Amino acid sequence: MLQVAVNEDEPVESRRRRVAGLVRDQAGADLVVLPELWTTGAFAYEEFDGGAEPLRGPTLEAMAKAASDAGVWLHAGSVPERAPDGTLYNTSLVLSPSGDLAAAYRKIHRFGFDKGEAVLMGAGDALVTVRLPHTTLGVATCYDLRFPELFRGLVDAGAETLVVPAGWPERRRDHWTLLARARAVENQAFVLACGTAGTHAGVEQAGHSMVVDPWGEVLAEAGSGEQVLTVDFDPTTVAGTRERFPALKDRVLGLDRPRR
Ligand SMILES: NC(=O)CCC(=O)C(=O)O
Repeated sequence: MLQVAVNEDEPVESRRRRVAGLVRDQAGADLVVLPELWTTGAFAYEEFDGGAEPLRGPTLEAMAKAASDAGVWLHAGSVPERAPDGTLYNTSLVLSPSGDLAAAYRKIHRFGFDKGEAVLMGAGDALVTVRLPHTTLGVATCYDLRFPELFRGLVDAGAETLVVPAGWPERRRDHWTLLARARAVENQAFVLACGTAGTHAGVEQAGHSMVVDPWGEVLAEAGSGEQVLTVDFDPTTVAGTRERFPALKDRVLGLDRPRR
């Protein structure tokens, strides 16, 4: 995972080049993951409009080239996408080792309550999973981490590895680490939670990207600065965990409304 520092003093184009270089350096990895809105910064609301790009824009182009140069699967984090009708979305991109767009996920839960992303961007309305050679990814973005039903939907769709790019603030770091572990334990899945470092729009970022296993153990955790976090894990252990401790099988469905 590449915990990218997002600071205003670095022009977006330079950061894009720098991140492409970091991706290329990961040749030999199976999967590389980038954070949320690492071009503009997740809290730089004034930059969303100017920094928006079409789905197949400069970030996808640069990351597709980097993924194919390195021969890796790349979850390229998210970009502010401008859809053909003009609506902005917070859209995550998953690229194959040949640089093809394997999946795009528009963030469903927008952050900001009645301002920021929540008013500037449209909401996605579709869950996205991606089949990789060794695992099925379920993708979610940042604030989505607070909504367990989204993750359960991904698990029901076959996800074994839940990938969460984020731009999570330092002041709520405890929630980030707690929720990443909770989503892993309750879904008996790996969680790859990749945040940003640095400070933008006056919001210090938490960093502390984590890889959590299906038992809730933290396999690796970054510090608060820019960092490459490299982890070896075996995604086939998900099936064993779910068999040995079959909590997912004990679900009682249909409890979403009180009975009268
Ligand atoms: N970019 C985000 O979604 C921020 C989420 C956040 O700060 C929180 O849930 O707390």
